[in-house]
Amino acid sequence: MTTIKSIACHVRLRPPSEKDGKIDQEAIKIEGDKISALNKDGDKRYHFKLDKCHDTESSQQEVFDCVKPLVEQAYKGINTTIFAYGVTGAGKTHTMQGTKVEPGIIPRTVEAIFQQRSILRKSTLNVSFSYVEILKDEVYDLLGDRSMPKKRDIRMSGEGQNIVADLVRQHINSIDEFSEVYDAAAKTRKTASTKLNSSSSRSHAILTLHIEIIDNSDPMHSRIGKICLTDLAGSENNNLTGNDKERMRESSAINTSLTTLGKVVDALNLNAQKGHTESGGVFVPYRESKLTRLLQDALGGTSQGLLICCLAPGETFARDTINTLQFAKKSKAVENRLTVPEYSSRQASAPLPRLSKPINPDATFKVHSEPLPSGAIRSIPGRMALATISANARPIRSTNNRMTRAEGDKENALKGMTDEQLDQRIQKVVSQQIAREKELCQALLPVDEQSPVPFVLDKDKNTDLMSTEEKENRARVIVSHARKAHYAGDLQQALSLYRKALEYAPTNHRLATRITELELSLEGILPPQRPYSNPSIRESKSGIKRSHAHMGSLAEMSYEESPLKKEKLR
Ligand SMILES: Nc1ncnc2c1ncn2[C@@H]1O[C@H](COP(=O)(O)OP(=O)(O)OP(=O)(O)O)[C@@H](O)[C@H]1O
Repeated sequence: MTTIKSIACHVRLRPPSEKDGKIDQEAIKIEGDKISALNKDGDKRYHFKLDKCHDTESSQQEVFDCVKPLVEQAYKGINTTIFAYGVTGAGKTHTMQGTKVEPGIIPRTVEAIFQQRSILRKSTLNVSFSYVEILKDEVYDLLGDRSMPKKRDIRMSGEGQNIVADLVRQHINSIDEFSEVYDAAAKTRKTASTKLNSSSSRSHAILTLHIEIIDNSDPMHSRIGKICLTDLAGSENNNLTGNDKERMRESSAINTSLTTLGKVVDALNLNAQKGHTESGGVFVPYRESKLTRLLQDALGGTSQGLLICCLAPGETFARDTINTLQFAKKSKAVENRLTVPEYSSRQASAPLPRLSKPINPDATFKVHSEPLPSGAIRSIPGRMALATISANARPIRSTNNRMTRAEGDKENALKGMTDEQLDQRIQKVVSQQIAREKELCQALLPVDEQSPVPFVLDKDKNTDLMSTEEKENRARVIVSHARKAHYAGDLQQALSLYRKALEYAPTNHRLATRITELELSLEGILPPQRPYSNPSIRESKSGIKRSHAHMGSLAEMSYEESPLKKEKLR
């Protein structure tokens, strides 16, 4: 079942502090779910209506009470993403993480899950979590090595979700177990002092709670609910913070990712206004930053989203307050398609690792990197047992993303191949797919091979109903037409076809780069881009000529450096 639901937007105004500049008690007014703010000059008032407005008196418990109903959707298998947004020092970390005395949304959510677990009769909850930070557009695993967090890649899962690869996931059995791991991991978040905030967190932090809900009447069936709790880094003005070069580099990365977040919300808004679905409307630039890739499900995806906008009072932040509220207003119009998954069969798998002994807070985290025998969970004496989803370790897969025995055999067979054998194998598979797609195409699309741009976009095609293979084939066909248009000099047509192809192959980095290059060409920023070579003849890495390019090759997008990259390397 699918329900359309807008992102919920809450706002929280923190109490004044001495860094806030002149305080005008009338500058920000809250009445019920309405909030208004005066501009810096005090001559214009902006009005907003949101889902919930918390004033300076609001307690952590009151804020959580408004969040709790959304969190509870996870027990039904509905994914929830809560993200705190606002200028640096506005109270995001206080709201999400809080302190020991005043715990925030994260510890309260975990506590609520364990309370719920203790009263459940019809189902059983297994709880685990992962924790990452995005620093200068790189993703780091906060549950990995504490002194040197591991950089991780983002990949597309079998269900078309952006996921962080090889991520450590920790099983927890109580709020105390959670606190031990979380407190230590939170310390690894890179923090730096600025004039504005002496403990300013300079990275986005995303904590994901995974809840497996097992039906007690049928323990072989379960569903997975995810709660993604995000503490965004604050945007900041370098004139105010007096940053050094490194700080400015961090600020620039933070501001860029937040700008992309704004662009994504703008594009989704535009599509919603025009009644377009994502595939038929304007291009949504999720891929421009790691942050928006990881938040994609909450922004126009299948997760329910809650944005908590944090505001700081005082003249210093007057402009930021209005900008933050504008962001809340436009985010509120973004619609997500929530899906309630069915119970699906559970894999009889080994349990996720548990904490073996109380953690020594000064000890560094250790991650299993050696191969683990199937089902074995090792613990390191005096430390925690952790698991990684890596090529070596036993993979932890969701019930919907399990590796079958046949897939496992296939993966093992591929591991033993040389590069040349792999290349031949890929060619064979690609040729087979192309042949199948060609047949499909001839049946569905009357393609005139002589015409440079004969392709007609089939707007009604629902990608949700297509298999990964079908999507790849479809993307390949569209790329072939895009290349023809490109070669013929019709950049606008080529761009729209490349964009169309990207909808079917959203992880193809080269394709995304090509789109950006073409966009920049059309804006006159880059010189006109040519396709990499004549689309009728392609040469592989191993020197084998391929003549299938008339059908387009997605693989080609990863074989050659783009002109933009070559330009940069020069
Ligand atoms: N609602 C609140 N009540 C009391 N104190 C608060 C509140 N919100 C924030 N503070 C205090 O304000 C200061 C800044 O808050 P916090 O660190 O949460 O800001 P932030 O938005 O996370 O900043 P950054 O983007 O730099 O991480 C902290 O000292 C925090 O304890």
